[in-house]
Parts: sequence; C-alpha cells; structure tokens
Amino acid sequence: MTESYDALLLLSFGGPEGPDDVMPFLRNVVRGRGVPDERLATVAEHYHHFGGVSPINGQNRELLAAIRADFAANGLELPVYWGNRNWNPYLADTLRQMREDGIRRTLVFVTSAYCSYSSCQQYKEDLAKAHAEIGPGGPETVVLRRFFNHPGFIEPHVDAVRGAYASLLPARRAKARLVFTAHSIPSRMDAQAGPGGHLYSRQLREAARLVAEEAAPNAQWDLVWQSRSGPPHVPWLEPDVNDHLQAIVADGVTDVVISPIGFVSDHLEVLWDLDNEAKDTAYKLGLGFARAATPGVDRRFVEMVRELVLERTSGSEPRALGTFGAGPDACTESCTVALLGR
Ligand SMILES: CC1=C(CCC(=O)O)c2cc3nc(cc4[nH]c(cc5[nH]c(cc1n2)c(C)c5CCC(=O)O)c(CCC(=O)O)c4C)C(CCC(=O)O)=C3C
Ligand SMILES: [Fe+2]
Repeated sequence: MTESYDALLLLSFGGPEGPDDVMPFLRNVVRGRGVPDERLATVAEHYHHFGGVSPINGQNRELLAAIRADFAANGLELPVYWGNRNWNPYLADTLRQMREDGIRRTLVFVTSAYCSYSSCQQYKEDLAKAHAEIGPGGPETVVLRRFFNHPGFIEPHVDAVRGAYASLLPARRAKARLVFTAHSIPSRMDAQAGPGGHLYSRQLREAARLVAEEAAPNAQWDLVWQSRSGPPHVPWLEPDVNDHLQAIVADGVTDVVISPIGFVSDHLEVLWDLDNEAKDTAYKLGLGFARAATPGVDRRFVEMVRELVLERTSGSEPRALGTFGAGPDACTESCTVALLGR
C-alpha cells in the first residue's frame, strides 16, 4: 500500500530558551494536571541551573537539519516542518504555516518511542487542538508508528552501552550492573497504555532486553524509573533510579552502567536527573558510574525517520527487532482512557 504526502512534521515537547520562559513553559506543561507548585519550583531550578535554556530545542534543530540533509542526499523531496506541544515553535503556528505553504497532507514524526498517554495519545490530542485553533484548511496529519524496537533506535543504544562499559575500570567491567531508565508515569497511566494494558512498561522492557542482549549478554540488567512528577499520594512507576542504586550497592555491586533507554536525546531529565542527581547518588555510595549516550542525531536514527516515511509512501517493509513486531501506527484509542481519573 502506498500513500501520498507532501510534508513531514517533527512534533516534539518543546522547552524554555531563557530564564523568563521557564515558568510560562512549566505552566503550559502541567495545565490541569494537579502537579504541586513545590514540584514546579524544583523543576524550575533544574532549568535555571542551565541558564533557563532546555537542551531539547537545540537537539530538535539538529535533528531537523539532519533529517533534511538525509532526505536531500537520498532524493526524497519532502519539506520538513517542526512544531512543539509546550513552547515555540508552537504546533498551531506550524500548522498555520503549512496551510499557507499549501501543504494538504503530512506525516508526523513524534520524538517519543513508546506508547502511553503522555508519549503518544497526548500528541494526537495536541494535533486535534491545534487544528481547532487554526480553523479549517490545515493539513491532514497522520502520525508515524512507534519505533522503540526499530534497529535505528536500538543500535545506537547498543553502541552507547558498549561505550559506557569501556569507560569503566577494566577489572570491574565484567561485574558492572546494567541499569536502564525511563521517564516514570502514573501507574494508572501505564495500566491503561495500549491494548492489554501496561504497553509503556512492556515496550520499555523489550527495548532494554534487546539492547542488553546485544551490548552486554552476560550482564545482569534492570529497568527502573526517573523524573517522577505529580502529587505524592498518586502512585507512579517505581523503583526510582536513586533508590535502586542504593539497593544494588547493598547487594554488593561496585559499578553501574546507566542507559536512558526511555529517551531519544539528552533532555533535561538526562542531564539533570542522571548526570547530576543519579551520578551524585552513585558517588556518595562509592559506586563506579557510567552513563550511556542517547541516539540524538546518530546516522542510524536519522535514517530510521526516512524509513518510517518510506513505509507509508513506498510500501517498503517495516523493520523491527525482537518479538513485538512493527508496532501499530499509533497506540490505538485505548491510551485515551488514561485521561480519566489522573
Ligand atoms: C512519558 C513522558 C515523557 C517521554 C516521552 C516524550 O519524550 O514525550 C516525557 C518527556 C518530557 N518531559 C519533559 C518535561 C516535563 N515533564 C513534566 C511532567 C510530566 N512528564 C510526564 C511524562 C513524560 N514526559 C508526566 C506524566 C508528567 C506529569 C504531568 C503531565 O501529566 O503532563 C514536567 C512538569 C514538571 C515536572 O513535574 O517534572 C516537565 C517540565 C520534557 C522536556 C525536557 C527538556 O526540557 O529537555 C520531555 C522531553
Ligand atoms: Fe515529562
């Protein structure tokens, strides 16, 4: 089956680009979500630590440039646009621009590999809201499939884990524990993710397994969570990475490799919650620590975007590693129910 599109839209989270942007950005993120002010103040400090500038926009600009270059080098004549959920360039402004440029139908690459309300369904709602905001005539938007088990996502993580192992003291490498981390979400959101539920944590475990088996087949590995938000009485996925580091030290582990398998690039959660907080925890525990890189603009990750487009436009064979198969185009309607009762 082939379909015809006249653009690709890179859809991402967005982040502040200076100190004055931080609070308005955070209010955009948590609108109507019951995140306590205390938590916001803490996260604002994390951003201020980096001059109020999130790394995410720069990373998306690089990704945008890399995708354009890759398309051009491979004769794919498709203009590439960029819009965000929470900050400039806002999705609605991008859709308006696309309408002005005469774009009728666009594919959408969301910078998030897994199924859950926050990482998939909410982006679809953002598209619907942006369309409602700009009125009729905007481009029809079709979201590309989840890519957590695509070789273009897994292979860069594999190399990164190998690289992180290589940075540990040679005598201690063999026994280092491999710890994968992903953004925690409310347990209820995970329970309601995808057909059958828990698709977010199941996809993460599958991606972690694929990376572990390839990069460190003899290592013991765990999947844990980071960057918890929300009110304290609401259960989120656990254990937290910092608690987990304590637990493995009590178990006699001397070194850890942390792979942020839940992330496509070095977001603030990676730079602050891992390179700062978790690293600090490891230091205090006397634990050797190495953080593996994220895909960023790895050539294979960029080529994956082109592959996902070609699956739709040329009917080329979808690629996927492991047992889950090439995912559904989106997580299906069932992630919508996570909206209720959060
Ligand atoms: C699953 C998931 C991803 C991965 C998928 C994806 O990549 O999309 C993700 C990504 C990101 N989350 C980000 C930032 C924030 N997330 C927050 C809050 C929340 N995240 C949640 C989940 C996720 N978030 C949830 C359930 C909340 C609670 C509020 C709500 O239900 O919406 C808050 C509010 C303050 C706080 O409490 O932390 C901030 C500032 C940034 C930008 C970082 C940068 O600037 O580099 C990125 C890429
Ligand atoms: Fe988040």
